[in-house]
Amino acid sequence: MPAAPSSPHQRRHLKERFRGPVLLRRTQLPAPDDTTTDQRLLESEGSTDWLHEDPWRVLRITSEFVAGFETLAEIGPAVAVFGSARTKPDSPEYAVGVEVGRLLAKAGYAVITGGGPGAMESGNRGAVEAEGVSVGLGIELPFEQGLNDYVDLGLNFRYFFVRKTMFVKYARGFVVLPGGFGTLDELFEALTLVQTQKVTSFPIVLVGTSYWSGLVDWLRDRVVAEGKASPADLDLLHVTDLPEEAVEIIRGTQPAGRRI
Ligand SMILES: C/C(=C\CNc1ncnc2c1ncn2[C@@H]1O[C@H](COP(=O)(O)O)[C@@H](O)[C@H]1O)CO
Repeated sequence: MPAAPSSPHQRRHLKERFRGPVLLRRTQLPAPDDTTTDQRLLESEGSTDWLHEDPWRVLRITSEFVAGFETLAEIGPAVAVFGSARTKPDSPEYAVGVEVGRLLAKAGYAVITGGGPGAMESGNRGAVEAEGVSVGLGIELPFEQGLNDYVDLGLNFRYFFVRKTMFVKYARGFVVLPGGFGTLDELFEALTLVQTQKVTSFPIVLVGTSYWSGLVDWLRDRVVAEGKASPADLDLLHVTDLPEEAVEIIRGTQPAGRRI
């Protein structure tokens, strides 16, 4: 191992190189034929492997955050509506979603959904029918879906976690319609953020008592009963069948709702 220089004079003659802000000496020095950062930037040919490497991904992730913050910063008070991508447009659940979107828009909330089909579409449709702000935050999936026709302000994300940040940052409450894994993921993300005090007041309304009651009973009778969560953790979770009640709870005009 080369000895460390002992005097300022010796140090002046130490071979060194800067790569951007990074100082390189001794074993870290690049090979003599190494190119500079500028040379590499201006090089039009060569390997494109960098496109698939983590540093480049970080830039993509950053650009998604920037696009999300820029697009959503001025949408005003908003509520996220989650629910199954598979809800059929001719189903009663879809009709409830339309009503939820409509009432939220009439109450002055922008409606933010995942921008996809089914329950997401129903929320957007209600917002459009009430001439409100209808936002869709889509996600790139292996099977291309595109944003539903009722999204008036849409963004398509590559990364689920960036998209989730947008829901949490711009929505002041969640309405959760019947759904599957994606919906459950979004519901439990919201619950965890409340439980760990990462977000403050954040009403979560489950719409569809018969659909949600099994989960709710299990949370209360098993999870809380066995001390895996505290009763207070469930206080922000409300269950109703009525779109009007869901919106009232979000507005805070019906603070108790029907808590579990
Ligand atoms: C599976 C199908 C379409 C998928 N398209 C989606 N587009 C946008 N957002 C989606 C999609 N699928 C899931 N999500 C997100 O998860 C929630 C719904 O998931 P679930 O498993 O259907 O409950 C939803 O809130 C979205 O944010 C076509 O069948």
